Amino acid sequence: MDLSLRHISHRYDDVEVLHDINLDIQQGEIVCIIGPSGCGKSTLLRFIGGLERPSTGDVIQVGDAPRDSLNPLTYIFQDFALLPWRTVEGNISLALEDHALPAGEKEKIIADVVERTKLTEFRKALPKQLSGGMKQRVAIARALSVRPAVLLMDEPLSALDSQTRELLMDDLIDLWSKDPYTACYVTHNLAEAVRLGHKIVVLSRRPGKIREIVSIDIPLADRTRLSPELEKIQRQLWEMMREEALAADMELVDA
Ligand SMILES: Nc1ncnc2c1ncn2[C@@H]1O[C@H](COP(=O)(O)OP(=O)(O)OP(=O)(O)O)[C@@H](O)[C@H]1O
Repeated sequence: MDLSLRHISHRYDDVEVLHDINLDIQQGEIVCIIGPSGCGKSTLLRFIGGLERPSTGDVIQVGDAPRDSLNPLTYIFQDFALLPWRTVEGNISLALEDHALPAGEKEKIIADVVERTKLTEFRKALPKQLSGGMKQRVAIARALSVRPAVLLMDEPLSALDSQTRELLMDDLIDLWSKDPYTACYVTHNLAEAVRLGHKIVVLSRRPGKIREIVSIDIPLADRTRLSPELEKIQRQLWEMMREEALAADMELVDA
């Protein structure tokens, strides 16, 4: 299933937040959305996930979600959103409880996703026993368990320290390499965008408009942290955003 965003504009009262966003998200690609604070990245993601509707424009689903998808549009948030009294497998099973699954299917799905996210040994652990990185792995496993057509990730790594972020990026790349998923990934972090994005959508400051879409055709598995090519793209992105990021920062200070 692809997604097609057509002429999305939005106002909150008299403030125009997004202006005429047109974007295609194709099956199997990771699309990163970057832009200065307050430019409407999370708002756009909420429209894509159907949590809110834009003032004008549409998010069109092109083609069908996979037949076995239990939740075609699935979020992963920055704060992990785990229930503290449930174990790792209990948190994952939460996403499956509203679905009538054949006998044994839930167990099979959980075994598969904990294995893919390297959590097999931690199935019985409680969130308080886990590091931030492990908690986010649980959130990723939970999201994968419903076999989403598109993963919607809102700053999924920004609560983590830089080393853990690197490890989780490796995991996201590894998961994609084994079974390519489709994702829309909102981030402030340009290094994450160039490591993970097949396409990077640069939004301008309020109202958020698409300033540029940068495609990177280096295979994800070949993108190393210190690659000069990625560093160059990252610098170009920063040049594009620098003044607007500064202006957004000043606006927050003045508020
Ligand atoms: N429910 C709402 N009601 C009114 N204004 C809102 C609402 N949600 C967001 N906004 C405003 O819309 C603008 C865009 O917000 P949004 O959170 O989408 O931006 P963002 O680019 O994700 O920001 P950040 O990078 O700081 O997370 C901001 O000015 C915000 O204050």
